[in-house]
Amino acid sequence: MTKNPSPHIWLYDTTLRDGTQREGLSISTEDKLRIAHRLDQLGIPFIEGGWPGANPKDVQFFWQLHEDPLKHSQIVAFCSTRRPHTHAADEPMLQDILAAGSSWVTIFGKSWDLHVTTGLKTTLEENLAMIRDTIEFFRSQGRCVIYDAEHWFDGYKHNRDYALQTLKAAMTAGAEWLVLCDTNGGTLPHEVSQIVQDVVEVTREDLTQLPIPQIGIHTHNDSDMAVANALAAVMAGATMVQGTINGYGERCGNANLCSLIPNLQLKLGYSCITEHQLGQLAEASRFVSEVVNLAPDEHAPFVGRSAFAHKGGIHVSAVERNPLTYEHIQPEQVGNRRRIVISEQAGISNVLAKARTFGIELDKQTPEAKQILQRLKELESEGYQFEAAEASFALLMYEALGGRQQFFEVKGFQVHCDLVEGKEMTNALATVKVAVNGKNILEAAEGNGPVAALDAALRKALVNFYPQLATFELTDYKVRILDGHTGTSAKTRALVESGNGYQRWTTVGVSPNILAASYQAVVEGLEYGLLLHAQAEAAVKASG
Ligand SMILES: CC(=O)SCCNC(=O)CCNC(=O)[C@H](O)C(C)(C)COP(=O)(O)OP(=O)(O)OC[C@H]1O[C@@H](n2cnc3c(N)ncnc32)[C@H](O)[C@@H]1OP(=O)(O)O
Ligand SMILES: CC(=O)C(=O)O
Repeated sequence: MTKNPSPHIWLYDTTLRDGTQREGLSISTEDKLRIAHRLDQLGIPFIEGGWPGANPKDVQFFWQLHEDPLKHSQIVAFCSTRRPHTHAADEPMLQDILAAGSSWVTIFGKSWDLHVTTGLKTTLEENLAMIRDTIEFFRSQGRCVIYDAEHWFDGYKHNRDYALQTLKAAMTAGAEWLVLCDTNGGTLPHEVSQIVQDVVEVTREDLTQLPIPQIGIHTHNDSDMAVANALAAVMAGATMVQGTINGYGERCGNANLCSLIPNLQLKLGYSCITEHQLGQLAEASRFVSEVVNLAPDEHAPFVGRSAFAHKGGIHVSAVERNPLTYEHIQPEQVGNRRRIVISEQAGISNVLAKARTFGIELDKQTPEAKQILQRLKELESEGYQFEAAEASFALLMYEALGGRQQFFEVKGFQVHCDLVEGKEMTNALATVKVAVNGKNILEAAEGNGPVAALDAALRKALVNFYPQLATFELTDYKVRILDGHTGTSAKTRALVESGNGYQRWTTVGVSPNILAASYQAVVEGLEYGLLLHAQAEAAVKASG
């Protein structure tokens, strides 16, 4: 027996238009092109590229896309209806859209009588004519039209009859899609369900219109309902969803496609993109956040780094037996991965699972495993945090197992800072004393701050013994004051990220003295880097 194909939902991405209406987000034409091509690979059928004519970048974007066209997606130009009491054919704004050369255009028009009389300052009749003329104009120029009914839900609630007349105007003028917009984001899912059902019925009743336009949904997140509202609309009969990658958009954002797509596909059984493309979703989300230069939301459902991170000991113990116990889908389905977090909330299962990621097979019953868990909890209660400092946790494990290699011994350090009046920079001079193979070394180095000077002095002292240190770098440094109410006697936690050009690792130090905390983290950072190098050399030797 053949299986019925899943009903299809058309995805429409507006990251490059509504997404760029987010405060703090601005991208170059080149970046818009990079995102468009990434969305094309992801299998999004409609990509709204911007409003050609509204700004030079959007004009350029459409032109450059002719040179480097998308492989599968339709690029869509966005624009409003003509202005009141003008002719569509004479409107320079609409000519700019034609000049952009896309086969598809999205026209937004007013559904809410309040906007017609207050925003446009025109009559209800003239607004209907604006919708009709604009769409007919684009249809006469051979373009396919998506009609975005702005403020649809508010308009419907205030004056259903007039709102339906605006849709009818778009429909008779030849729009292929009628997209119902919750522009102010204030509608709740039960209202969306009822209203979309009504629209679906009304549009199907009008049999003079062949083919009947399909219904789409465009939601904003002002009530934190954008995704739920889009799903409610689909379940009520909408067949297109508009949204943005990572939910970027005006005010609180748009429906987040990174949540919508997996919900539609994995939970509701609709087809949107291929399984392979769905498996690239997390990467696409990170790519877009990288390009728009906004930190990725680590806790974003489905695609965030923490979406499948397990911290509580009870959770990890169960997930290790069967991931279904604490995961709603398999992380790989959306290109994410499971992570086990190590902290004071851990149980022995977290320790065993984390040890395995470092290639260490621990037995739950051994005193060493219990000792590692106990030490972890003691140190976390003193202010250490190993969640983000897994290299320090690895060193703690090697120590408990008696296998922590001592590359060097720290004997002490001194730091001298000069604050030159009138100059912003502080010069720092650090002196360190270390011993390698029983030999004491005293070295000094300067830096533009005490931590940089300490790091430089340590490497200088050690590089003759370990030339690989020349490739190490300190890539990030963060300080947090713990129990701040105790003022200058508060404890400090320092996190240091180090790298060797192809790997990065993070270490932690805690002390009432900020320099001692930083020094501890820097020393462990160098030690862990040396350990990685030694392990890599041993692996090469072992492979012959
Ligand atoms: C719901 C949405 O997100 S719609 C998209 C919103 N996006 C943007 O606004 C970003 C791009 N916008 C722009 O670059 C500019 O606002 C432009 C180029 C479109 C217009 O700029 P200006 O001519 O300087 O006008 P301004 O921005 O002050 O006002 C908007 C005008 O559009 C009119 N307008 C608003 N909606 C519509 C519509 N659906 N149909 C026709 N005209 C409309 C307003 O009445 C107003 O005209 P008026 O000043 O003659 O009364
Ligand atoms: C068209 C659009 O972006 C809105 O109504 O929100």
